[in-house]
Amino acid sequence: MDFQSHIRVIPDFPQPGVSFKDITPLLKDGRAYRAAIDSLVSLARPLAPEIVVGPEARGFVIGAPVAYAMGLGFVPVRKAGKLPAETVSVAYDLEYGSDRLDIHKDALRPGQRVLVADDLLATGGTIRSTIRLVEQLGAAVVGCVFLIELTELEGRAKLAGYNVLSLVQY
Ligand SMILES: O=P(O)(O)OC[C@H]1O[C@H](OP(=O)(O)OP(=O)(O)O)[C@H](O)[C@@H]1O
Ligand SMILES: Nc1ncnc2[nH]cnc12
Repeated sequence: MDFQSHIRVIPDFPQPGVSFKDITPLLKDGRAYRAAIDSLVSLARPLAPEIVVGPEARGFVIGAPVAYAMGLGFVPVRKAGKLPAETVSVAYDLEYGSDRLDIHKDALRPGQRVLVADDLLATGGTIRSTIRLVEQLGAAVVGCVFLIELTELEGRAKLAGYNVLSLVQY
């Protein structure tokens, strides 16, 4: 499957200089969406994860179906103030902007094998912060899977020491 042909590139969105990779054409195509999830599951299976963690919002669209397909649970990492129970938090930077991410304190068990999933790796700020949250709870990140990796932004360097797997590279 040629996933790149289902990804729309929008220059200067949401701000000048950013080349936005829009996955909505892939998501609305049932065959392409299923093939992408199946491919990510194939990448993730050898890592033997016990649970999947994904950051809001596009991480849900990728992480939840990966978890479902593997028969695993899914844990949301959410933007500031959205989770109702007790949380731990971390501040983070983005290719555009910055914010705070939260996870429920009881979301993961110490030592639990966690797969982190998101649509796109850019600077790596979001996933570095997601990993911090997972590790604050004592769980272990066995790998990170992405539909898209923007290699020029060197997010992979920020994730040195972790298994980083992506389907499409720009
Ligand atoms: O590697 P980074 O530089 O951190 O960038 C990648 C993150 O940016 C996007 O999310 P965004 O924060 O735009 O939120 P959204 O999923 O709610 O659109 C994308 O879905 C990744 O999570
Ligand atoms: N260039 C980009 N395209 C889509 N989502 C992004 N998130 C961060 N950078 C992005």
